[in-house]
Amino acid sequence: MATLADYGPEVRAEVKQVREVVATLHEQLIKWNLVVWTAGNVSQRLHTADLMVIKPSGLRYEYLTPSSMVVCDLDGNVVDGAEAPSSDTASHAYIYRHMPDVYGVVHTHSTYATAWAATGQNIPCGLTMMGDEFGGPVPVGPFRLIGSEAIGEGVVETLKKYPKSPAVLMQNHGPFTIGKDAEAAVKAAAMTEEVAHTMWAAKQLGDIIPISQEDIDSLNDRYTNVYGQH
Ligand SMILES: O=C(CO)[C@@H](O)[C@H](O)COP(=O)(O)O
Repeated sequence: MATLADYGPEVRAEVKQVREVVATLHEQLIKWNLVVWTAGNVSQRLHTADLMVIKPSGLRYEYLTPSSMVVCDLDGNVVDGAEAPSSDTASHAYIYRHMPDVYGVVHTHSTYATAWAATGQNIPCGLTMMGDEFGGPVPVGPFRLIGSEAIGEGVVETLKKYPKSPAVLMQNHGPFTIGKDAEAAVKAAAMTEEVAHTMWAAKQLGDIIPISQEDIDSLNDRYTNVYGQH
C-alpha cells in the first residue's frame, strides 16, 4: 500500500495545505450549529493526486488539528495519518470517484435537515433562496447503513435526479453535501439547515406556495452566473 512518501513534493505540499483547510472548516460546523459532539465530517479531494483529506473518526472537534486529519486514496485506504479515518470515508471516496467535479464533501446531523430526513420528505422549494442554492427541492436519498460506500452510492444516485442540488438528505440519517471544494460543501450544509428550518416553520403556518419551475430556473441561473463578484 502506498504511503505519502511515495508521492512527490507537489502532492505533499498540497496535502499540508488541505489538512489545514479541512481541520479549520470543522470549526465552521460548530459555529453554524450543524453538529453535536463528534457527529459529522468534512473532506476535500486533492488536485495533484487521487487522494483526499478527511476527519479522523470519533475525535472531539476541539482536539482536531491539521496533523490529525487523515489522507486516504479514493478507495478509502489510509495513505497517511496516525488516526482511523471517518466512518464515512468509503462514501466520501465513492462520491469523488463518481462525481469528478466534486472536491469537497460534508456530512452533518443538523437538526431541522435531519428531521426532514427522518420523515423521508424532500424539502419543497418554497423560497427564492432555495431556487438560488438548490435549483429545486432538497432531495431525500435512500436509507443506507453506515460504514461502507453505500451512503455514497445513495448520494450519487439521488443527485443524478437532482443535478442542481448540492445536498441530499439521507433518509433517517442526515444531510450529505458536495461542492467544488470543502468550503463550498460546508456552505451547502449551512444553507441546507437554514432552509430546512425556515420551511419547517412555514409548514406550521400553512400551505407552502410553490414557485414555478421556470422561476426556480431563472433564480438559479442568476445566482450561478450573476450574483456576487465576477
Ligand atoms: O453519522 C455518522 C456516520 O455516517 C457520522 O457522522 C458520525 O456521527 C461521525 O462519524 P466519524 O466521522 O467521527 O467517524
